[in-house]
Amino acid sequence: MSKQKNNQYKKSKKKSQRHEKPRGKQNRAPGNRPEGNPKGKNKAPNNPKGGQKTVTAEVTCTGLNSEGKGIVEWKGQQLEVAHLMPGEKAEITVNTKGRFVNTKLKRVINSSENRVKPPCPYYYQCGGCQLQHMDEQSQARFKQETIDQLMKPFGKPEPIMSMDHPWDYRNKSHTTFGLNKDRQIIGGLYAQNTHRIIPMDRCIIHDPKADEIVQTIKGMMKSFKMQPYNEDTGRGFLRHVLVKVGKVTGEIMVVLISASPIFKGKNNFVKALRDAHPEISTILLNVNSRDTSVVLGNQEKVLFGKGTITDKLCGLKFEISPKSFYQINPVQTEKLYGKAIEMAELTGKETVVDAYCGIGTIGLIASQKAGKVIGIEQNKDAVKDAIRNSKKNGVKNARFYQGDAGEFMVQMAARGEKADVVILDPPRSGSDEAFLSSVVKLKPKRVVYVSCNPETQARDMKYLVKNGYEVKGIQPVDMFPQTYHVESVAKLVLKV
Ligand SMILES: C[S@@+](CC[C@H](N)C(=O)[O-])C[C@H]1O[C@@H](n2cnc3c(N)ncnc32)[C@H](O)[C@@H]1O
Repeated sequence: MSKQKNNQYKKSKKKSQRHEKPRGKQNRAPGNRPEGNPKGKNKAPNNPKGGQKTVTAEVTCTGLNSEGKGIVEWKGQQLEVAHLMPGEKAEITVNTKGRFVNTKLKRVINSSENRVKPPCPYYYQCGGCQLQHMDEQSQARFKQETIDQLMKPFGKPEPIMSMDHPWDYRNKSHTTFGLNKDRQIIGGLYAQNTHRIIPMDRCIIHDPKADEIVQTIKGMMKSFKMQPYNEDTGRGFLRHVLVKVGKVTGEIMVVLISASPIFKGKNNFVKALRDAHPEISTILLNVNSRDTSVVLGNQEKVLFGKGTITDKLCGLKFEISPKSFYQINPVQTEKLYGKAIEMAELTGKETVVDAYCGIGTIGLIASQKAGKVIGIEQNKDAVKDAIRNSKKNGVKNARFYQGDAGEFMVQMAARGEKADVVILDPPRSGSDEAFLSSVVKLKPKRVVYVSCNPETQARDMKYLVKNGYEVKGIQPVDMFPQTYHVESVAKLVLKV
């Protein structure tokens, strides 16, 4: 591997460590809030000295970038304009500041026949969804073209698996609280790339029950004289509310994230919340006193229930802790996992590595058709969940370990251990050189690569292809409808 590549993988690893921090301004996951992605900013090479200038321009959209933004030509430059569709003619504002150009859609002059009215009233302010102005076919086409382009070196991907009802799907939401200029309590999501709260009572990709509970909490804050936390002054109590919903079981977890462990009127608050929502299974207090955009802190206290919820996926039960990763769209997850297991071609004898295994979902599902499963995951809480889940489902042939997947694989390779199938599902930053080079040493017959970022997936697949593997199938799955994000699972087979 070249030095340059080496560095690329080193960088990836750092990012992967950051990735698992709960979401904040700097660290947002697909389908909820936008990522502060520099790709969204256009560069203005003709204005190196700075100064700010805003002009109006008439442009025609020639295509979409990887974030679903329209691409236009303006004064010899290629610019990106959010909410613009291919073929559309539009009036935009172009704001040049220093080396960067910001664009804004003012008016669509010739509208695409695939343009629809975004059903969410906050769509243009929020930025958490990027494709609501496109009909379902156009969203699917955009995602298909994105994945086809990225995977071109490896063959033609299958048609994307879309979602029948692409709304209400998120089983996890977090809401931030603050005061508006009239000092009224507001709750909502941050506007794109800011810490400005957009007050909203409903996000139409969230589970509706989760939003209902958040509205109740907002109302209760007033009656309990509970102040929202103010990032600037450091005063106030409640920072965020995280809600996780078991879509199949109906179990609900509410995590109140506060700036201080001193929760006045705690028992009455919990009682009032449970009275209003008897469907809540567990309530926790998470204390985050740090000046940070990371949502969850390290201190956690169960106020009611057992502190976890259980959901069902692919016929198995999974217990989930507040900080553990669990796929946010379980309907599409069943399709994704089904495809991953099919690609693993298990016969009952194989040793399977489930790398970046979270709470053990893929590994435990695979264990039913494998000889044994070895799961590796960095997040301690998730590993505890995975071990518990193994017992809960009566699985006897799976073991889960806590640690860095790359280091674990290096050790496996050094000990000369055997793996027939490696399934990996890394964070958005992808895997790293330590992991991939150990896969090459271990020589599993099949590698099944699940990814929520096909860009890093394609990078890592290139490495595996260079080192003895060939790609035998790629399946995109729409796990995050209304957003530009796309999930993909690929099968790689060791060349003989
Ligand atoms: C996309 S999630 C996949 C989890 C699981 N496979 C699933 O489908 O629910 C990625 C997981 O990788 C874990 N992770 C991140 N970096 C890691 C690393 N360097 N080594 C091991 N696990 C890591 C995260 O904590 C997270 O649980």
